[in-house]
Formats: sequence, structure tokens, C-alpha cells
Amino acid sequence: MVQSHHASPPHPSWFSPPASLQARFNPTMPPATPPCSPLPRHGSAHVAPSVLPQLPPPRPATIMVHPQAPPPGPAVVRPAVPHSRQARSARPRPRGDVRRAAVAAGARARGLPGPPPPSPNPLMILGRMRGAGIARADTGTTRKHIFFSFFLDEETTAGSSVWPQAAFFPPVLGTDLWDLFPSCCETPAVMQGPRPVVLSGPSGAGKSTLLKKLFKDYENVFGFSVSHTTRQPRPGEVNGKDYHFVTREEMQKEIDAGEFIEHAEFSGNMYGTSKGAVQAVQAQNQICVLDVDIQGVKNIKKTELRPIYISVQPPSIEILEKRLRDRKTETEESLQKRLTAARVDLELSKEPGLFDLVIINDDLEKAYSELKEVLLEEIKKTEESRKS
Ligand SMILES: Nc1ncnc2c1ncn2[C@@H]1O[C@H](COP(=O)(O)OP(=O)(O)OP(=O)(O)O)[C@@H](O)[C@H]1O
Ligand SMILES: Nc1nc2c(ncn2[C@@H]2O[C@H](COP(=O)(O)O)[C@@H](O)[C@H]2O)c(=O)[nH]1
Repeated sequence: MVQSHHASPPHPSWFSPPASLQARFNPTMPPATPPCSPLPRHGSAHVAPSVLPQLPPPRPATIMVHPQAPPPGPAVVRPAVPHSRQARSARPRPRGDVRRAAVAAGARARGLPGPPPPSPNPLMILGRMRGAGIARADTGTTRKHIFFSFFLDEETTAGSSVWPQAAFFPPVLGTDLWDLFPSCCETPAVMQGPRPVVLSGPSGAGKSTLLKKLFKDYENVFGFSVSHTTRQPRPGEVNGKDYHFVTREEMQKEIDAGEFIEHAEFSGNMYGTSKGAVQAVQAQNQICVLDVDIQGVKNIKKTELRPIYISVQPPSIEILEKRLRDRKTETEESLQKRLTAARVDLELSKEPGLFDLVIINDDLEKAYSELKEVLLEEIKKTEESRKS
């Protein structure tokens, strides 16, 4: 249930806007063009105070576009609801309990502090054009006056002031309302469900080998976050399962579109974790496992993912080299690059607190039980939640 934090008056059409609006605001059918010409995204300097209307007391207004309340539950992914052609390609949009994903991905990513404070401030409708409104919002946060456009019910006129009762807004002017206006959304936990797991460590240390065992023993409990990479597939690797194999151009485009949680250059190739890859696993209520290099670890630390960080390390560089050679996946050149990266990795991994656990993968069975032990609690929780 979406509840604004302030005491906004109830509104009968909260979850059931008029049919005309429902048709117009069908989230699968966004308008072909943005509803308004570009507006400043924020900054009160763009509107002189004199043009702000004298406001009558606020009233509740339906400015939502989602025809019904999003059901509670973990965020799931559905295809993009783009408002621009560029965004149309692959931008995953959160659905389900959109606020959870939205505030996590939006407000927090933008540096807004923890739970948004209740906002006693109504939206001030500066203008409207057909179904779209342009409002000035006081977010109740440090980001004071924010200007944005949105879809508006028919009764709300320019010059009025309304309580925001927004549940789900389409991206307008390249941004989403929940990014800007968290105060009208429920304060979510970042991402509900089991804690993700980041497995890192030098190439050849045995991450995939350990993961294979884990996925076999706990089928359905774990889900692999399928990364993107620009490297060539190895024999037996399946596109979409082991990696999304893409070109540099494709990957860069998606990075520029903000689709990635993290990305890095490793041994001459690009690697990255897309938001969609993690959301797809979390939507299944599985423990999301990410296999990333040390740069990925550092970048994920800056996000709200809060995984368990595990480093898998070889007993020595010599043994690592032997394992990589025996694996027969590398040319001499790429092998040398990986060994160089491994030395850096092992050095950086010494940073106190960077990993929750370091596993020295000498004996595979021993390494595997250490891995299982640290994950036991999450495994149990996930299995329990399956039963209930
Ligand atoms: N404990 C072990 N003892 C001996 N060989 C091992 C051990 N663990 C893994 N190996 C072997 O080492 C090689 C590298 O392992 P693996 O491919 O799992 O490494 P990785 O960390 O996933 O590498 P990358 O990051 O390049 O994907 C494989 O051929 C694997 O069979
Ligand atoms: N930062 C990221 N690193 C990743 C990702 N996916 C894999 N990796 C790391 O790359 C190297 C090489 O992998 P390989 O499959 O070519 O042997 C290895 O250390 C992986 O952990 C990612 O999405 N982001």
C-alpha cells in the first residue's frame, strides 16, 4: 500500500483513476512524445518567485499513472516504458513494489539521506498541458525545489496545489519522479529478500568451480547474476547463461544509459553487472550471486546492494598459473595479463574489511565447506521463506 508520510486526505480515486485516465496512463502505452518541452530538472533559479501562484489549500490529486496499486513483493523487472527512443532498447523498469526499487535505485543513488523525512508540502502545479502537469515540489529533503512534469488528473488546474499521492510515475524529462520525490513514497528497505553474495578473487582461483557445486547442491536457492562482457565466448559457454556476450559499442551504450550497477575493464575486455541481471534474480527471491573482479567489489561497495563479500584466492601465484594453463582458455598474452591482475588483486584484497571472508582454495572440498558455512544463514532463510 502506498502511503504518503504526511497526513494527506484520503482520495477515493487513489487506486482507481477514471477510465479515461486509465486508458491514457496505461503504463505499457506511454505517450509517443514527452508531454512537455524540456524543463529544468531542478533548481528554483529557473522560475522567478513572482510567477508562482498564490495557492489555495491543497487537495488530494491523482497524479499517478499506474492504473492500480503495485502489489507488495520483491521488485521484478519488466520491459522498458521508455519516453525516448534511446531508452527504448533495454532499460529495465522496476515493477511489483516499485517504491522499493525506485527509492533504492533513485533517491539513494542520488545521495539523498537514508529514510526520506515526511514531507508536509504539497506540490504546486505551475502549469498543465493536456494530461501533463508541471509542478514545483518541495521534497522535504535537501533537494529543495524540484521541477518536473507528470501526468495529471483532469480536475487539477494550474495554480492549484495538491498533495502528492503518486505511486508510480513514468519517466518524464529523462527522470523519474520517485528519484526526485521520495517523501511521497513508502520508505523501503533497499531490496527485500535474501542478501546477495559477491564472489571475487583472481581469475583461475576457482570461483566458478565453487559456484558450480553450490548451484548444484542448492538448486533454486541461488541465482547467478549474468554479467555482460566483450570477451569472446569460450567453448561451451552459453550466451545469456554464462555471460551476455556483447560488443564494446553495445555495452558502452547501455552503460551510458545507466543500466549498469558496476563495470570494469579486465584483461583487455569490458565486464559489468547490469541492474537487470541482479533484479532478475531477486525477483525470483533467490540469493543473487555476483562473480566480479576486485574493481567490481570496490564499485559495488558504493551501491546499496549490501552483499556478503567473499574473496576466493589461490594458495600461491605459481599454483594459480598452473591452474590457468591447465584450463586451456587463455593465450599466452591473456594469461600474462591475468597473472598481473592477480597480483594486484591479491595485494588489494588485503585491505581490512574489504571482504567478509577470504577462502584459500587449496583443497576444493575444504574451500567449499567454508563457502557453505558463511552462506548457511542466508540459505536457511531463503529455504524457510520458500516453505511459507
Ligand atoms: N582446489 C582446486 N584444486 C585444483 N584445481 C582447481 C581447484 N579449484 C579450481 N581448480 C581448477 O582451476 C581452474 C580455474 O578454476 P575456475 O575456472 O573455477 O576459476 P575462476 O576463479 O572462476 O576463474 P575466472 O575468474 O577466470 O572465471 C579450473 O580448471 C578448475 O578446475
Ligand atoms: N567487475 C566485474 N568483473 C567481472 C564481471 N564478470 C566477471 N568478472 C570478472 O572478470 C574476470 C575474468 O572473467 P572470465 O570469465 O573472463 O575468466 C574474473 O575475475 C571475473 O570475476 C562483472 O560483471 N564485473
